[in-house]
Amino acid sequence: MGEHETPTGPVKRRLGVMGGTFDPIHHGHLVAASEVASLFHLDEVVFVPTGEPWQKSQRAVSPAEDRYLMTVIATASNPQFSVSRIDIDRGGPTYTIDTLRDLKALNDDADLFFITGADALAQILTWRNAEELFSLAHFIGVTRPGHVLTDDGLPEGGVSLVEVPALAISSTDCRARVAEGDPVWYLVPDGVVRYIDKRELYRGA
Ligand SMILES: Nc1ncnc2c1ncn2[C@@H]1O[C@H](COP(=O)(O)OP(=O)(O)OP(=O)(O)O)[C@@H](O)[C@H]1O
Ligand SMILES: O=C(O)c1ccc[n+]([C@@H]2O[C@H](COP(=O)([O-])O)[C@@H](O)[C@H]2O)c1
Repeated sequence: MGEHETPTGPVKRRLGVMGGTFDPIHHGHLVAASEVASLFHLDEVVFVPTGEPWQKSQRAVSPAEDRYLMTVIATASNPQFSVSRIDIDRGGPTYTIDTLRDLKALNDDADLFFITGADALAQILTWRNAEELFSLAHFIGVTRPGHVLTDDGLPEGGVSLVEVPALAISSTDCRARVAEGDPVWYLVPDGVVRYIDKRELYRGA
């Protein structure tokens, strides 16, 4: 029996999935992913920027390429973190059911762990094919300041709730700060501050 096998077969890789619009990515996202990776012994966390986030259609979302590049910049220094273009390249509105089906097909040696903040978890029953989501991945809901973390109404055993270091940061607040000319240093990674400046993002937000 090889090093990566058990009496019942090969040990599966544990792949975390952090989906988000990341407009921009901030330290709240990064701390949540890092903490869950440690608590759940994940081998890797793949960040998946949305293509078209259909539940955010009430506001203009920045171009997918800018959100993708900011996510790459923010995660580049962590060997456990990677970024996937699958939701961007699929085109059309992004549904997590497609994200998970595609990631399963690409990683048939892995168990998937989908990471969501308390606010996103509270909306999950409004997502497309909500019931099927839980057969494709284990969901991990993380605490987020200003939101109640609960698994009410969600399938038993399908969700774990965990406390992560509280960072009261949101992309909405980061965009508003840039629009007002206020700093976002230390709310987002340094390279993301520079990228926002270079591309003149959020100036008129
Ligand atoms: N500060 C935070 N702490 C924990 N989880 C977070 C935090 N910020 C975002 N998340 C989670 O990260 C995922 C992606 O979030 P998203 O990209 O929508 O960021 P956001 O800050 O909520 O953006 P916006 O303010 O534009 O709605 C969601 O599951 C969300 O709940
Ligand atoms: O599948 C859906 O219908 C669905 C609806 C809203 C949000 N999501 C996913 O939830 C994650 C966080 O989304 P957001 O919009 O809060 O950045 C991201 O991976 C989205 O694709 C998924």
